[in-house]
Amino acid sequence: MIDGQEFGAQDQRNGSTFCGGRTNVTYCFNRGDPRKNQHFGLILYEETFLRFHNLVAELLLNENPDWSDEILYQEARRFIIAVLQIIVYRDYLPVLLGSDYCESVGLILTKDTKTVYDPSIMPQLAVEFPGGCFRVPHNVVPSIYFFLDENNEIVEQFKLNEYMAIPDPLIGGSKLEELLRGMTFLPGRCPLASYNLLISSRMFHNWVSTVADTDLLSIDIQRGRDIGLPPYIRVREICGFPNITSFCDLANVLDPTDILLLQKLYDSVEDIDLLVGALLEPNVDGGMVGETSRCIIADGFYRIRYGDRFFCDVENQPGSFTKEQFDVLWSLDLTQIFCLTTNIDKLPCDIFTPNGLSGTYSCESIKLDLAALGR
Ligand code: HEM
Repeated sequence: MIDGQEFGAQDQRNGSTFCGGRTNVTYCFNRGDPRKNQHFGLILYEETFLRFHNLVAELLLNENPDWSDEILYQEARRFIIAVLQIIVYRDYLPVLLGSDYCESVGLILTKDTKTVYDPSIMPQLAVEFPGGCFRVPHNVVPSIYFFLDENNEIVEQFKLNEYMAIPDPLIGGSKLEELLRGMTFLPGRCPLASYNLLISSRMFHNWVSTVADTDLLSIDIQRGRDIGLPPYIRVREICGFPNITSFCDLANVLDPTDILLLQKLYDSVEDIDLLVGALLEPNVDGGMVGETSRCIIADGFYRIRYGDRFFCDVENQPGSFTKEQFDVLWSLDLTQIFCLTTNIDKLPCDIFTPNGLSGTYSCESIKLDLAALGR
């Protein structure tokens, strides 16, 4: 607890990977992932889901007083994973990839059509997913975090790059709630071919005195080379798009000005980095990425759904949820989870269209009932 509010475990100041190099930081969280303190958005999610886990564990214990700590932990974990899967497949992927497309490739998650486990599918990601195409959403990361009060007036703002690995401004008072309002009521950055200037040229500003500011776009392009990703035109081919053998062939795919620029920068069309080509593609209808990214991202999410016999709505497997239990999972969304874990009073109904157009959800009446999860 910090200031009467629930936060996760903190790290030893001098032993942590991410805040340890700083001298001007009071708080530094300890999590299972080294990126734990990287930026405000990540910390908000970590704290929210940590609180949600504890809330679910407490409610499950009420329903199942005989459960051991181990069972309680595993059951709460299973519940949280299932809710996360529902949020990602039902609410996020249609916004990222386009609803119609998700439907056409079997990615849409509906309550009544159950996922059928296919043991022949490897639940693994192609390297083009983390090493290339799922980095494309770095282009929607905004440069400023706005903090809003109850009237949605801006009370503070922080440049993302100056507060990387500095959780301090999120601790105490209603800071988490203020950040949450800023991240949900204000529009995000439009998906463009570029990243915002602060992470593409001054990331981790003043982090460690011996390290200069870094450039996420260059790192992402270089990472693709480090791990030997196939070039952009080869990945398009793998996705089933027509072969490209010259810069002229790109005319049906990219903007002519960009093709000219690519021609100046790359000796051969075969050299174009996956991320560069993927970022330059126009966004697909109803989605936020181009067609090559959509193909690779869909492949990854398809595999980890249909190749997983424990996916949230798969039936007739050990541990499958009953209909009543699944109804509880389905009734939850990210808005409600934020309501349950913070002191926020209202949020956009659809948190993945962060522009207030989806209407406002009042957190007042929200209550989590896990009676169906009793044994
Ligand atoms: C403030 C927001 C964000 C910041 C500052 C950020 C920063 C970073 C950094 C520094 C890396 C490591 C790069 C490397 O060394 O290779 C990374 C990796 C990555 N990021 Fe982000 N990121 C943000 C948001 C996002 C979002 C919204 C997505 C996708 C929806 C995303 C997807 C990825 C992926 C897929 C990787 C590679 C992970 C891996 O290979 O293990 N990031 N990000």
